[in-house]
Amino acid sequence: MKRSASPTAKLEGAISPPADKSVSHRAAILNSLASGEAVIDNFSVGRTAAPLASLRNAFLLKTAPTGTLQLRITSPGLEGLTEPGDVLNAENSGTTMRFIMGLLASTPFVSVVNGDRSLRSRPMARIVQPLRQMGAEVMGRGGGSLAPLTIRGGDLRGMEYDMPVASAQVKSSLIIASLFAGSETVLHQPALSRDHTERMLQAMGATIIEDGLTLVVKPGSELKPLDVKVSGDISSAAFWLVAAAAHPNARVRLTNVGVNPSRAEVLEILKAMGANITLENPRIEGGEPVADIYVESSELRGVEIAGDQIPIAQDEIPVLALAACFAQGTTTIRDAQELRVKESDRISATARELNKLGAKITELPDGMIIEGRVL
Ligand SMILES: O=C(O)C1=C[C@@H](OP(=O)(O)O)[C@@H](O)[C@H](O)C1
Ligand SMILES: C=C(OP(=O)(O)O)C(=O)O
Repeated sequence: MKRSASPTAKLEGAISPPADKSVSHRAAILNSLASGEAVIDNFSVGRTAAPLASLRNAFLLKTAPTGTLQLRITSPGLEGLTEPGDVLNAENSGTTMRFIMGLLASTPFVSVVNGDRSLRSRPMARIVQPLRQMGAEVMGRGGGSLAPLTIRGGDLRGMEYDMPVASAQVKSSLIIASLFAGSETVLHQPALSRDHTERMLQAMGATIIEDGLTLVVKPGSELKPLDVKVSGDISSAAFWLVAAAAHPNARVRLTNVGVNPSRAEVLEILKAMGANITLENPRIEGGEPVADIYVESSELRGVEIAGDQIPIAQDEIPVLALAACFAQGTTTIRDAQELRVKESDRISATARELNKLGAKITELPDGMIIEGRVL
């Protein structure tokens, strides 16, 4: 049956978006590297953060949900982890698989990491090749480029490495491995990607020196468990930002949202599109910038989104494409080919599904051209 939706006359209120998935991943995995106990408040219950909890049985981690969204994590530290008795299942989560591989690269035992059909088709050479260069033994389908992956870690050596892709998952995997290597590692990033890992590890006592796009990881510092209060997810907030900006009669406040600039480029892009967005009550919580975001009805115009903006806005590109449908003029998105190797091909899925609703989006190999004011 065909149904039509009619727009609400007014969009008004305050919303606290769900917990940040990226920060939740880091809070669980990075705390498993340190010996002791940490409490994570407002842990993400989203599908891609879920495998972290199921991985606990594989190691000696004890994770106890002490409240609906609170997790107490007790770890023996990296040295205390033992060989898993079964295949580790990262399910649908690229972040889990890539982070866990970085961790396992320093363990002396054999582990097998698998995932669902989507994850088994995603590129893993980007972590396998540099982890091998550091001394880990890794095998997988397609010459080690596809999961399931088998890894025997060991005595890693530091390296100097030019990252071919600006990926926070790859960067984090290599940083984790570098913490336990015999010498320092220098990572050159092609562009900035989200830096939650660097911030959290520094707060735990790790030595990571940032010089522009170069990161120097010095192994040997003692890591201390860190209690983390996870802020709201800017990726979830983005849907309300776009809804309010595109609505003719809207006033919405999003409370307690992570606005780390290496993650929140969506705010800058929406502002450049003409969105009336104000950051209120900016603060730093656990090393991460957090704010309330006020947004109201706006006259949106088309923009060009490309280059260094993409890695720091890539999870929000689909909803930015929707915003562009309500904007005056054309929006062009380029340099976004990485979106095709996410949990889904986000370029074709966005163009296909929005076009079904009447949008005019032309797919490009690395982006989209979106005609405004057609919906
Ligand atoms: O590190 C992370 O938590 C993530 C990094 C991003 O991927 P990249 O590795 O391509 O930066 C992002 O798309 C993903 O949803 C989560
Ligand atoms: C969305 C992603 O992260 P994850 O698979 O961990 O959810 C991604 O890697 O595209």
